Amino acid sequence: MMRLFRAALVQMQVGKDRTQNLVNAAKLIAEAKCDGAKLVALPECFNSPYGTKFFNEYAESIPNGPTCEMLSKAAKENSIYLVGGTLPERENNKLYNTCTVWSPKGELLAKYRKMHLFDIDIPGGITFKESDVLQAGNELVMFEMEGIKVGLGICYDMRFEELAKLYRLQGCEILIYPGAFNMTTGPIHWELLQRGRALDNQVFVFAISPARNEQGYIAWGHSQITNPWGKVTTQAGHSQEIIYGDIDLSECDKIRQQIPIFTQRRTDIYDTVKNK
Ligand SMILES: O=C(O)CCC(=O)C(=O)O
Repeated sequence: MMRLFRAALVQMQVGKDRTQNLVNAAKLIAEAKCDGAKLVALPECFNSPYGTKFFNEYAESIPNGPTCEMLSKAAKENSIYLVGGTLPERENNKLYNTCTVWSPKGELLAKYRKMHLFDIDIPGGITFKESDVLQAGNELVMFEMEGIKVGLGICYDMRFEELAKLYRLQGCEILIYPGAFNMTTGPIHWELLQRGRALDNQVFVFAISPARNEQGYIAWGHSQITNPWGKVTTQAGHSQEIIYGDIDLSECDKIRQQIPIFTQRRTDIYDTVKNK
């Protein structure tokens, strides 16, 4: 069972030209592989600008569109596990914000649809309503990478501790959230939420943002790797860059043994349960 590996989070610049986005992603994935990454992860909406007015235009079916073709090929050519950020997905005339995961052979390993849609209203800050155009997913999705269980969430999902806890209860050691926070909530919540999810669940948390752009939805950036102690071990700035983490899963074993909160939970009094 693999316990040590290098992860790469690709904080890429995303623009309006889909082909250019795919070319840029493929180039950065190959660079991450050259630098020794075994797992490479892309940001939320890496093939299209982020915004409700763009989802319909950029939506593709999975796994048959150009974005999935690029992802499958890149995973195979580089022989890596590839968390393909998210793309707007169309199925039966419905749209979803969906994360795909690809094996080193280029096979689709997992597909997760954002479960908590980003509907918030902060006067003078940010108003966003994904539910105007998107449907929510209804399923937790994990994948296995050579014996390591990884749970998937997307951006706003990281605000929901229950989702993270259910993944931990199912044996996950890593949670991955492609995400694109903004200039209002990013500075105050992005790092803290990930540290919270990591420490509460004694897991690694990887969160991958697009690089900051000049117009439209301005992404916060600051892609981040947090260890099971809640420590931020690597954080990006806001421009295009790849950040790397040499992940040692014995950190999960250590904290789980030394601070055994999961055997100390008062499940006679409370619990987090999956209803469906
Ligand atoms: O929760 C937030 O503040 C930002 C969430 C977000 O940008 C998203 O879900 O795409």
